[in-house]
Amino acid sequence: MIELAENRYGKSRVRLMKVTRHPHGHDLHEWTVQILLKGDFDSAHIDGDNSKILPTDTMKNTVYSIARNSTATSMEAYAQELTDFLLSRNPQVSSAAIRIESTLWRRLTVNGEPHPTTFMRGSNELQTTHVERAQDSEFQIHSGLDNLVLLKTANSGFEGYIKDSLTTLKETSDRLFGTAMRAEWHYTTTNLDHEAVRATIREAMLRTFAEHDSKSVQQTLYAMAKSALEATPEIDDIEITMPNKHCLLVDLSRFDQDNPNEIFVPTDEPHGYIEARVRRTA
Ligand SMILES: O=c1[nH]c(=O)c2[nH]c(=O)[nH]c2[nH]1
Repeated sequence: MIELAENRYGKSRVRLMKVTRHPHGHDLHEWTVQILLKGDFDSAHIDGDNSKILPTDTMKNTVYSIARNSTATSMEAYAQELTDFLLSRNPQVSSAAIRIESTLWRRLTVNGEPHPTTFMRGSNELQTTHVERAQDSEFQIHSGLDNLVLLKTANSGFEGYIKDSLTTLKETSDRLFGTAMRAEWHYTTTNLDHEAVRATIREAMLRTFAEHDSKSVQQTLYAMAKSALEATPEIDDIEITMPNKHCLLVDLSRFDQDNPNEIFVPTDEPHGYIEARVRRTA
């Protein structure tokens, strides 16, 4: 016997730029949206019957149409509107999941003043959200960030690890610690100022990264997650991924030169990969 075990479908990488026009200037958002639907689509897979299939092209159009009328001030609120719209019009859909990545645009400063209608791309950091709801159920909202590139040049070491016949790594009490972190946290409530909470979480994690006396990526990652949970009662769970982007000390002794931790070669591959989920228990 063969059966269709699971399926879902939707539209990915729908790119949207929204300009909100105020008398004093404009706001700019660039979002990349993914919609994934689960539901009663067995007949499409098994019999080729598309009568319960909302075309993914229509989903793409829905992204733009809802954005046109939306007054949402956060991508979390917009994603909830989009989810409600899709579920209310499509009884064959049992649950909808929306993922949005927001690109960083900063207002340009001209003559020391923020310019009302000109923007500059920030870093490649992304702000993210994942909003999911089943018919007649509550929203589950996870938000986060991705590709937040950080480096600390002091207060990082790695010592006391296992040494066996294959160990070549030298212990160090002073190394560079570089990463491109990803984090995703879960909100316990839907009724909150997502932008403000996001700013608090991001700031808490960055402060801890800077101030932490790191014995390993693992220890710093845990400290960052803990500080995010302590700073924000609105979240109960956070997952952080931190590649360890090694910066290797260059051996200058070949040229009769010393190298007191000043000249490094940054490497992307291979890199360490450290991940943990930290949650509130009470
Ligand atoms: O912070 C670190 N954690 C590790 O698990 C590890 N492994 C390694 O080679 N270097 C490091 N650094």
